[in-house]
Amino acid sequence: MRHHDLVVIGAGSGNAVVDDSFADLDVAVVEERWFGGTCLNSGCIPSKMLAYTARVARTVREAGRYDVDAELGAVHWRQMRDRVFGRLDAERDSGRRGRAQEDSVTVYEGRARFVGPRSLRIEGERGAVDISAGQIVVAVGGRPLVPGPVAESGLPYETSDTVMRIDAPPRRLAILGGGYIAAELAEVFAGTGSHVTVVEKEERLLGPQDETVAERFTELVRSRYDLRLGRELTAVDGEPGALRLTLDDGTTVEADMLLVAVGRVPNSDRLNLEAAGVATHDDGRVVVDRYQRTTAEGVFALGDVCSPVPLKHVANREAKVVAHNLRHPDDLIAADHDLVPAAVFTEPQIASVGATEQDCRDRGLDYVVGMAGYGDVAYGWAMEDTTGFCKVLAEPGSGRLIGAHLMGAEASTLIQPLLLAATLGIDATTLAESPYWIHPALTEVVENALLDLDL
Ligand SMILES: Cc1cc2nc3c(=O)[nH]c(=O)nc-3n(C[C@H](O)[C@H](O)[C@H](O)COP(=O)(O)OP(=O)(O)OC[C@H]3O[C@@H](n4cnc5c(N)ncnc54)[C@H](O)[C@@H]3O)c2cc1C
Ligand SMILES: NC(=O)c1ccc[n+]([C@@H]2O[C@H](COP(=O)([O-])OP(=O)(O)OC[C@H]3O[C@@H](n4cnc5c(N)ncnc54)[C@H](O)[C@@H]3O)[C@@H](O)[C@H]2O)c1
Repeated sequence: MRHHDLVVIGAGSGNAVVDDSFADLDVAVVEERWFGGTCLNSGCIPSKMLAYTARVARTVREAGRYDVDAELGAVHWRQMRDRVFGRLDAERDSGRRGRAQEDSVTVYEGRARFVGPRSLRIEGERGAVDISAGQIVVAVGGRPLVPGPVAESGLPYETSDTVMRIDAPPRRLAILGGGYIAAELAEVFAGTGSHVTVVEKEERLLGPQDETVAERFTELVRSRYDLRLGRELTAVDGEPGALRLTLDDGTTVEADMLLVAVGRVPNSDRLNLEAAGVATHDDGRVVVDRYQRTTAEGVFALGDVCSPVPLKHVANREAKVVAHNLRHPDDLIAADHDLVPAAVFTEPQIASVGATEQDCRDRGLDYVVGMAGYGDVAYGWAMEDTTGFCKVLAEPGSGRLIGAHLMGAEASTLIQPLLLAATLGIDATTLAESPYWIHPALTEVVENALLDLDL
């Protein structure tokens, strides 16, 4: 059995662990499907590249608001898809080639599972191979959850793993779930002309967002999509290309294609973790301490397989923590999940950090709210914006920022000063009054929300 100093299972964020500082070690990277993982191949990056095209198309459609006479001819799905994946597949292949060419790294293509403490069997197209390791990093990510009525129907369905690579957009797309993926991909497919129906079991889309954001976003897209809120799917029937979804109130949805987007599950169940002594939470996430160590000696984990916040910037941060801790067992650093920002790349964008207003109420926190509209600042006038807003939550007296939530153009960028202040302990008054805020930039909406706080 070949022995390596270090084995990384999963070449998504796990691949980033192995930098030049490991060149003196015998390292192996095991990947069963695609280098670059979810983010590069079926997640963050392709969805944003497609969403950007949808945004360009929307700009043309809405050009009349700015007295510009423009007409949208067509969105060429196939060209767009090939442009996006032509670039990303090349990145994936060059990432894989680069790794395989490194003298100190062995790349195994296949699915790994534990056969004992720090011992693995890798099964791939060329058969099975057993290896052992001094240290192991589990970075196997997660996969889309597929609910019973869909799986049991035997009828075709898409997930985020497949839907962005299809040959042609459907005329009628039904999306099960109203979270991140549904919100972003509804925009993409509606932008290409699909009629989109969203079936969500809660009463609002993007339910975990701050209540003002979730409410206003749901109202905003009500005219774009057929929303079936507070509804669960009970059955799928019909035939491929002509599906009928039956909901729990007896109503039906006719669709050519079904996209399932009801959350993701960690891939821990495929690793035979009992053999390694690696414990999991009830939801399948691998148990890690603040140093990303699992319950088994010499085994670390990072990313969606263990993280409380399954986002790429979190997986990247955890990869840095693991890389350090593998090399410095006597000087461990901790991963910090306190103030993790997130953005939804819809039209309009949504961005958030820290507590929501409903969190503050539930936790009995003393808080004040500052609100400002894009329509109240000069750049918002230029944009003819009537819906965008910034909402900040702060502790009365101290002005400590507890949470910030934006919905509107470039929200994913505008959140950054608020995130910096919250992370670095800069209070709301200092943030509003110390730095200059460029006039008439959109950042004035953040300044105004801070000034609106009654501290
Ligand atoms: C549609 C979509 C859009 C997203 N958009 C964003 C976004 O805009 N911003 C953001 O922050 N996050 C986004 N995310 C989440 C983000 O993609 C994930 O948080 C991130 O990619 C997780 O990285 P990871 O390394 O933990 O897992 P992955 O990237 O999934 O990597 C795990 C790798 O392990 C491999 N693997 C699994 N099991 C085995 C095994 N047994 N043996 C060998 N290899 C194995 C897999 O093939 C995969 O390559 C999005 C996700 C989706 C699905
Ligand atoms: N911009 C981003 O950062 C981004 C984009 C896409 C995905 N992601 C990541 O991927 C993860 C998965 O995304 P997602 O959209 O699949 O999950 P999600 O958790 O964001 O949303 C799932 C939604 O499906 C609903 N739901 C669950 N079961 C249902 C059922 N049976 N019928 C109807 N509705 C049901 C839930 O109430 C929820 O609103 C996200 O949690 C996020 O971590 C991030």
